[in-house]
Amino acid sequence: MSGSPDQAGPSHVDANSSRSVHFKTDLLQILRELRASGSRKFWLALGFLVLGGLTEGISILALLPLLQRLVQSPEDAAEVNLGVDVGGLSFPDFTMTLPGILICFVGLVVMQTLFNRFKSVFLSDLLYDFSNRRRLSLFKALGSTRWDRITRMPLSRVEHALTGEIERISLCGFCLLSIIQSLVMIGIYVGLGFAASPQMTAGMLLFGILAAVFMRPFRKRAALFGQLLQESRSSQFRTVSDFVGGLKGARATNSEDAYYFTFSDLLVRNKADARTYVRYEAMGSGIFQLMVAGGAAFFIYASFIWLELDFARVAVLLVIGLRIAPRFLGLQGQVQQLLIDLPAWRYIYNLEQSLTADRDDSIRNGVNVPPLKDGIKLRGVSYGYEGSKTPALNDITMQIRARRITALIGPSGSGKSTIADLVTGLIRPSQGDLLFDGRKLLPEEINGWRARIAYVSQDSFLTGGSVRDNLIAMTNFGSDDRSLWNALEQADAVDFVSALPHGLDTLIGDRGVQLSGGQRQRIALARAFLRSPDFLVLDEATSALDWRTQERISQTVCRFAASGVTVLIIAHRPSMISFADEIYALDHGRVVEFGGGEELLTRRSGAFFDMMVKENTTVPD
Ligand SMILES: Nc1ncnc2c1ncn2[C@@H]1O[C@H](COP(=O)(O)OP(=O)(O)OP(=O)(O)O)[C@@H](O)[C@H]1O
Repeated sequence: MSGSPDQAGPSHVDANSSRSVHFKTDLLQILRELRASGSRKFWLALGFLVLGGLTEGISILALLPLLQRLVQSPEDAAEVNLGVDVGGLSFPDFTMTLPGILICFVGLVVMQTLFNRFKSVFLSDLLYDFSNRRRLSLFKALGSTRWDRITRMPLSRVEHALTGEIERISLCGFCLLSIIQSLVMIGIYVGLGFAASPQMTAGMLLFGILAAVFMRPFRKRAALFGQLLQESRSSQFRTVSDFVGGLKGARATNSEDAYYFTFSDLLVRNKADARTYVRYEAMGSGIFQLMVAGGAAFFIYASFIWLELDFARVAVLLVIGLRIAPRFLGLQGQVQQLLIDLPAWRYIYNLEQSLTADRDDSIRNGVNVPPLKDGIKLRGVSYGYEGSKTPALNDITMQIRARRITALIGPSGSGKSTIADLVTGLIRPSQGDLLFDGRKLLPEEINGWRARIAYVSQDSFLTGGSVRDNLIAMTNFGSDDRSLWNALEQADAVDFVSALPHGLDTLIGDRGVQLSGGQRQRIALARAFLRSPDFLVLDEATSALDWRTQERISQTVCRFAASGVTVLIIAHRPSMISFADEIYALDHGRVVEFGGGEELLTRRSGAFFDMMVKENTTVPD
């Protein structure tokens, strides 16, 4: 593992050596990733960029010999010999008419425009492929990371990486390609310059290198700004996501201002950082331009006075110099921009690495698992969450019999959901055995086992979109209306869905915000029923329902069990589970009581009876 995403924080900004190592590794990784679309595409993109640079203003250059001739002898304008010899660079003898030259000029402009269009589309494709590949592999990494790892990480970080920082990755790729283009262009111009005057060109090159060294503090500043920018964007995203996620609570408690102040404070700091950087950067560009102007004056003086070069040679050197100088300036800008965006690359790369390092191997190579025959057994199972002092489950022995209803009850934090996570294969026991039909599942079977499960949690997660979209998400069914209505019927949701303005096709807002809590739960239940599971897990899935609706759901659950489905119900309320075949009462991660509903109610000193009384449920005399 190459480190956590947190390692990209400002505390590391001063670590020069590690930064330069990171810098090189990052560049190599970006290059490798750019080439992942195919080496041919990569080299073509570079070729197009260099060609684009070389042909910049080529149409104007085509007119130069013509203008030179016109100035020297205007009467020869009807037919012009394009052969020239300027400062050591010669064009061969070639005669053309004036209209011919002008048509060529327009033709060149057309070709250049077409080429630029093609080049832009090609580059855009390459860069999209580049950033999309990272986006998809991060997405995939999240989907295949071990569940216990996911529960420990702030998911807003992944969301931010996938939706915000990823855009900066594209910029990293583009900057790196542009840097290579600038270096190649500088190389070409230096080569041409050597043909005109080796001493002067060597001098220019030396001057460029000195200027690059001089600009080092400005590049360091860019790297620092990049880190600050990344931190600030991440904090902004977290604040917005907290605010949006808890908007109702914030509005109801009048605490929008607290979010507003935090957010505006972040924006002010962000602006201050940007302003400091822009000032510094503008000063750097100014100094660089002054250096170029001073250097040009010095070169002209040295060419004429010390080296006594003729005017034509000096003119060529000047033209070359004037093309190299902006390249140097551009190079400096590109490197700075790359340094600003590089933290985004490192952030995403580290995040993906750390997710991949905790990959749940069972997610790959899914092997089909037969339906349960006997059931699931937990034998002396303990489970401790990482970092927790006390285990969530302590030496649990219990059985979930096939085609029966098993219920877990107990106070909050007693370990009920942890058992559900174990039997659905999301986590593995720290100690003890978890046996499916008498044997442990092989890692590659867990995926196949999950395909047989329908799980409704207390959060009843819905997506945006319509009722139909939510029902068919996570099922292998098409949009066969009859099965959808049938599932809704089983979840006692027909009445309210029929009353929605567009029935099944009514949009229910982000995460079903336009429905009541109980309606959301019923859609989630219908979605689970639609899956035709072999193993149905309801974890507080009816907590928001009134007793009458709950009773109808209980009847559905009993019908499911009668038709061969194994059911695990988790509830706080004893009334929701009294119909279960077996009930396990948990407390502090241990089974404190076990038996059938009727049987437990007769134990007047038992935990289950105690819970029923506290819930004010009518108990038999
Ligand atoms: N991701 C986690 N990281 C650390 N500890 C956890 C995590 N999830 C649960 N726990 C702890 O494990 C214990 C059992 O939690 P669990 O969610 O299984 O209880 P529960 O009986 O389902 O509670 P509730 O009825 O409130 O949902 C609790 O003490 C809880 O704090």
